[in-house]
Amino acid sequence: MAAMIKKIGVIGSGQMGNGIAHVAALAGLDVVLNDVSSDRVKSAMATINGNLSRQVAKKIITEDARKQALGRIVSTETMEGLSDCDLVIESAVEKEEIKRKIFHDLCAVLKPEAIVASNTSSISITRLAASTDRPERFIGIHFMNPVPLMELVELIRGIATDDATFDAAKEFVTRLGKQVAVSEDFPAFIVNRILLPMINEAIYTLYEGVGNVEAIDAAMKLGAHHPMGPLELADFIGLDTCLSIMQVLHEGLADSKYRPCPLLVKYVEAGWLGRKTQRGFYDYRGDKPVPTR
Ligand SMILES: CC(=O)CC(=O)SCCNC(=O)CCNC(=O)[C@H](O)C(C)(C)COP(=O)(O)OP(=O)(O)OC[C@H]1O[C@@H](n2cnc3c(N)ncnc32)[C@H](O)[C@@H]1OP(=O)(O)O
Ligand SMILES: NC(=O)C1=CN([C@@H]2O[C@H](COP(=O)(O)OP(=O)(O)OC[C@H]3O[C@@H](n4cnc5c(N)ncnc54)[C@H](OP(=O)(O)O)[C@@H]3O)[C@@H](O)[C@H]2O)C=CC1
Repeated sequence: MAAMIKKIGVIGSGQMGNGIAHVAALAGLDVVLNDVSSDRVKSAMATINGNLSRQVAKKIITEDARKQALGRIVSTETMEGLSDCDLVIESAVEKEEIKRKIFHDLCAVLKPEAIVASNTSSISITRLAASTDRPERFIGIHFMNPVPLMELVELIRGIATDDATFDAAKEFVTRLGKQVAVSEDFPAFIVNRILLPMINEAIYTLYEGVGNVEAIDAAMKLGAHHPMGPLELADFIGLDTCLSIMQVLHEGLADSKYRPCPLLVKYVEAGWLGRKTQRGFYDYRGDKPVPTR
């Protein structure tokens, strides 16, 4: 069944979209990468090339594999450019109305037998599927950041997702060399249901003055052996994405324990979204990151 997936489309060429394009092209799939502007896609292609080159330098892949992978990725700014893909993975911003609009425009031109997936971190797959013309061929394929390095991909079936779609998605993920964890369709699935409340709590710890940025991150890196401190990780994920996930948890589970920290809201309102805007809990504009609190 999964042999049918030869060509994939990726919508949104940010940090996750370019990572998905990178691993799929390395695995031998043809990739069409879509974003709203040509500048965005150009910068994504440069990032992919940089990350592939690092893998060559570390002897993880060969120079030939880098060239071949790059040659398999084409870019498009239109939905028509995705029309003959076997699988399209949406990885645009974590905003339900934007994703719905993308699925509406995509399904109008995409071949009927193609599978549509979302890389959403938190939003109901059943609800997103219901906004398409093919809920039975819709699934959550949730990659982890950074995509080329993280082993896990969560698969989330919506209420209508059929077995053929699930099997094809599982085979696709396995072909990329990733491990699958199956999650039921509840807010933020498994990883983010556990990880994001921890990050939100770290932000409350900062907000309440229990520790400063450096102390909180050092505490969790050295005291709990986390590879990144929670505030460093929040900046890495993107504070807008962190806030959206907490909002989905708060609204979807109606429990005050998921209340987004007001300090997180303030950073997002300031446009301090973390690494992608060069400022978040750290300021990345200098030689090394400097805590902002
Ligand atoms: C929000 C969601 O919906 C779900 C999520 O994804 S939640 C986030 C999940 N991810 C995490 O928790 C990540 C936690 N952090 C880590 O595991 C590690 O810090 C890490 C794997 C990111 C980096 O590991 P590290 O040992 O510190 O290595 P580091 O020296 O920074 O990088 C090692 C190599 O990784 C690669 N790498 C690092 N960042 C990368 C990136 N963003 N993209 C691609 N490759 C990257 C590079 O090849 C790098 O090699 P160089 O040293 O030559 O540059
Ligand atoms: N960050 C993370 O750690 C993880 C994120 N995710 C999920 O992946 C998705 C993407 O996140 P991430 O890559 O971090 O976000 P980024 O902000 O890095 O990238 C999002 C990209 O989508 C583009 N975009 C916005 N609207 C559209 C549109 N209508 N059509 C096409 N492209 C569009 C943005 O362009 P512009 O900037 O010009 O608006 C941007 O290039 C989200 O759903 C997120 O929750 C999943 C796992 C981990």
